[in-house]
Amino acid sequence: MLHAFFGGTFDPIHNGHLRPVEALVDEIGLNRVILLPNHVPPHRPQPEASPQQRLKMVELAIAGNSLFAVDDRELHRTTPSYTIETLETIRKERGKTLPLAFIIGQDSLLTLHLWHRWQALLDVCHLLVLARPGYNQQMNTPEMRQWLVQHRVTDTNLLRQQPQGYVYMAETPLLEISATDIRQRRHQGISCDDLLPRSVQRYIELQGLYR
Ligand SMILES: Nc1ncnc2c1ncn2[C@@H]1O[C@H](COP(=O)(O)OP(=O)(O)OP(=O)(O)O)[C@@H](O)[C@H]1O
Ligand SMILES: O=C(O)c1ccc[n+]([C@@H]2O[C@H](COP(=O)([O-])O)[C@@H](O)[C@H]2O)c1
Repeated sequence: MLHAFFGGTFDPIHNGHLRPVEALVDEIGLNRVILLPNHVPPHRPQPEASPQQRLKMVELAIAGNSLFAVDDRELHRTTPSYTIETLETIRKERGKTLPLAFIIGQDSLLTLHLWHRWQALLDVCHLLVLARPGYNQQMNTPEMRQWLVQHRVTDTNLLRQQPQGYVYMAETPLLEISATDIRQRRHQGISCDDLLPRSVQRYIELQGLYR
């Protein structure tokens, strides 16, 4: 069985996270995806909502949906939430042979070379990349294009046969939704209907978030 984790700042979680991941579940035959909200996101402005509010929104978004679970381990660390450190811990817990995957969007893939110890990521997991509109389809440098050619696979069976080491570019639906856009809409008093689950919208309103 392939265990898949989906990390994010989720400020807030939205349909651009949920729908592509649901499609990915069908595309490669996953049983479950574990959402991994971060505490201190590396390389970006810090979130507007608190870690507890972001966790609550993730919990509301997946309530009653057995495809998803949440792992709040990064919220217990106050240091930057470096993915390699989290995944090395998960790898130790689950043993050397279990296939593990980390899900990212195309925009995250394009900046992967800036991540902390990024080259070690494929020593502990596969990377599953969600398509995302508005971002270059190609890696930005010859070195990263070469890296992708070396690790990319199209046969999803390989992701279950090997514990780690591959990059899979998913053909998931393109959703033009971002948390930045949702926050800006809220700041401007524009409706966010259809961009995120109703339960999350209600929570945002009740908490007075993104005013
Ligand atoms: N619409 C989308 N389609 C595909 N992947 C997405 C989409 N939105 C976010 N992701 C991916 O989900 C992960 C978590 O994203 P994050 O929580 O930062 O959301 P975001 O909408 O990109 O936020 P922000 O606008 O605040 O940067 C990242 O790997 C990102 O690439
Ligand atoms: O480890 C890193 O250096 C690193 C750099 C940028 C992002 N990440 C992780 O990638 C995931 C998506 O990041 P973000 O900023 O798009 O929410 C989230 O789990 C982050 O903690 C990790």
